[in-house]
Amino acid sequence: MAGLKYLTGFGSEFASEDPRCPGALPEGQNNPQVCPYGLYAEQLSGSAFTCPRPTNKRSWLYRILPSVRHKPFTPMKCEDLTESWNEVEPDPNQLRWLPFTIPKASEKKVDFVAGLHTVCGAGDSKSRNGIAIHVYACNTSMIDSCFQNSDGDFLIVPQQGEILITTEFGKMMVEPNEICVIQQGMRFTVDVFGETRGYILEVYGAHFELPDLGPIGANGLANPRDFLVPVAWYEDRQVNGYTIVNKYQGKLFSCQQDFSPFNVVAWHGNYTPYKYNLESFMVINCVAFDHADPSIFTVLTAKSTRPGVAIADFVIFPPRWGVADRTFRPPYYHRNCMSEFMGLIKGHYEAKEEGFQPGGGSLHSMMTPHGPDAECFEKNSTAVLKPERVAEGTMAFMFESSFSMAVTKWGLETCQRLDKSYYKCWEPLKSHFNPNWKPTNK
Ligand SMILES: O=C(O)Cc1cc(O)ccc1O
Ligand SMILES: [Fe+2]
Repeated sequence: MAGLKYLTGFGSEFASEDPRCPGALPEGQNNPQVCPYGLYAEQLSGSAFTCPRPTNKRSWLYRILPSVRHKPFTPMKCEDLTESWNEVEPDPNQLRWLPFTIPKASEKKVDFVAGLHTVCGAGDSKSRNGIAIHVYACNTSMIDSCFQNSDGDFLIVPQQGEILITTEFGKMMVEPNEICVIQQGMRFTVDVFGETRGYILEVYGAHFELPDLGPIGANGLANPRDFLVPVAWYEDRQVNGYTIVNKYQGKLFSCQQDFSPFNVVAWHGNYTPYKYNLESFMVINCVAFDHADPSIFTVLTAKSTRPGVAIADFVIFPPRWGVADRTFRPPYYHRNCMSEFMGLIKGHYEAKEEGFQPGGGSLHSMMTPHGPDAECFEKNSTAVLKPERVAEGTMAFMFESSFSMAVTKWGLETCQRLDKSYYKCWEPLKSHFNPNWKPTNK
């Protein structure tokens, strides 16, 4: 759907009216006795009323009918979506998944919600602290149904197929190499245009922020002006049974209403969905020696209450120049007090040219050793160090979390995509130790 318009900025105070109804936004107040065009005013709160200004989030929606006009919610089947982190025994091994299977439309029609599968996670939506990592794999658009996540925010990373997301705030087209964030409680429906797959990072109890830049200065990494927010769009559509699917305390519920929820004629506020093109990322990298930690590639962070510790960071490994002198340039060998889930949107990841495929994933859990495969080590220990493009045509990413994540039964068993031979990529690593080694005079 070409030609969609967007507002720009990150977390700004936005205002938008569907052009069919000029003046739909009340002037000078939020709650007129009677709203323009006979609309209902509804506030969507994304923070406690009392949060300090920098973290206070809310939007006002002016809609044809308020969301409350619906039949009661009843439980529905969750399929592979879960928040049960004790389904299987813990597994500290390095895990790698082959590309997650996308169902064929000719065999089974699967929409975005039916195609959600939880891979791993930790914490608890009830106590408002935790994360979940899901993949979605689908082939059919959602029809007369929408999704609302009452538990947390979704950061959606399309890997195959663009998705048209209609929200209460308007429409966004999100293509692979773009990401979008649908924050807690925002209703949306997903149209797809073929076999479609992607990754989702869900955080409970925190919203995504741009990372602080510290000594980098006022500009760089993901710049606020590159975030795009939809413009108001409404439909006044009576429907014989519109379904609202609500993820609440890790379980799915549905209810019926007889009108489209995308009936917001105008809205204003700082609590909105948004999208971002990963190509806009201003990459910073080492220009002298040594390998910088991947935190330099943080796009968005969901902070915990511990200073400097994230519930989850969204980190990318974009195309860039590698110029470090006298340096082993690929990622170092590593054991981390954080958990690292990685996915690949396209191309090859520098630490593993083979085996890690687009649409697949890997999990290096807390303190589980990992790093370049043997081939990468040998090649880069002897490479002539000239300036080189790294990760050309590639986009790998990492969801890095301070939570020690459990893998679900689906992730370990049902999906049948676990690559049991992953550990073998490190087996050829051999000792180069030479006790008679002497420094060379350079
Ligand atoms: O494990 C990984 O591949 C991610 C990673 C990349 C990097 O450049 C440095 C550390 C790190 O954990
Ligand atoms: Fe790592």
